[in-house]
Amino acid sequence: MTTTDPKTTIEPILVITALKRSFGRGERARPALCGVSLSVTPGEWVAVVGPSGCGKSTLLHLVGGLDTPDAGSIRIGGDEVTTLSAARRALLRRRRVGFVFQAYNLVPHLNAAANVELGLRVAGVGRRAAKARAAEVLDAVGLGDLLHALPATLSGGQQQRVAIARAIATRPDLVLADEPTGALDTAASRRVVELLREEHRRGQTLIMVTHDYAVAAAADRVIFLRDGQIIDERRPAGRRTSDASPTGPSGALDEADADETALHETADELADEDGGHGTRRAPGGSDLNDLLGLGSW
Ligand SMILES: Nc1ncnc2c1ncn2[C@@H]1O[C@H](COP(=O)(O)OP(=O)(O)OP(=O)(O)O)[C@@H](O)[C@H]1O
Repeated sequence: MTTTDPKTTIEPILVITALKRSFGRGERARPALCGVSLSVTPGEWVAVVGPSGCGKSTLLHLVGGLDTPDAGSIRIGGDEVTTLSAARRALLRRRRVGFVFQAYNLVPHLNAAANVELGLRVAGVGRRAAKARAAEVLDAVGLGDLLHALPATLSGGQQQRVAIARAIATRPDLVLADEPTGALDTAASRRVVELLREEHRRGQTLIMVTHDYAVAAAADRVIFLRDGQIIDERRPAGRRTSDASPTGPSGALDEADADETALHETADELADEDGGHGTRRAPGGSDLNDLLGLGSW
């Protein structure tokens, strides 16, 4: 019988087991994920690659609680995500998961600092602490002198750095990045990858979907998805799974209020604190949850 030294055993932060998701009904049902299993260690950086339509975004959305699977299990830090109520899933998204999207999803009428503060405030951080943390994180991503800039006045690379700052500000268990460099030119893409690399060095667990193998090569581990299944897994040369711990506590899921109006009120407060720059509501009636990548609450 073999024994394992408990000191050397690292509990995975994410365990996905036999995950299935189909879209459409009856004869039109098309499987997007056909039994995906994956385990991610705290501090690990995993890239998911594969052809268009192979299920990459579906996987990320399920992990982040934006969608629910037909079968299978997702455990984040020991908590089963798939059976959580809608309210608890909302809390999970706010407190334990940070999203970064190709389209940045910044709130257009809030400046850079307020966009980051918004993520902190909805995660339950007080006003002063959120302000201080937003400034700190934006400084860390190289935008310390653009705190008051509205998204429209920033370059694509700068907007993505604000989105990354927002995602990492709460020190989530997981940062989920869906094509974070997809809309960027090569130079801006390189800077964003460097920024993710710095966060990874600090111990942040990252799961990143990308089409770009050069970007994937920065990760500890690359998962190859095809037709909804993991077909291969590689560790780019010279990399190994990090044994770093997450940067901080994520906050347990509790009974806190998961009311959508709180999010809008917080956004409005932040707009007011910004001195009324820009318009108060997103043009075209964009939904704040979509902008934040939080889905329906
Ligand atoms: N909401 C949805 N309704 C219907 N079909 C969907 C939905 N979301 C995804 N699909 C389908 O599921 C499959 C996987 O889609 P998914 O977006 O996960 O792929 P992907 O690998 O991320 O693709 P891409 O690289 O083009 O973004 C595709 O066939 C897609 O059309």
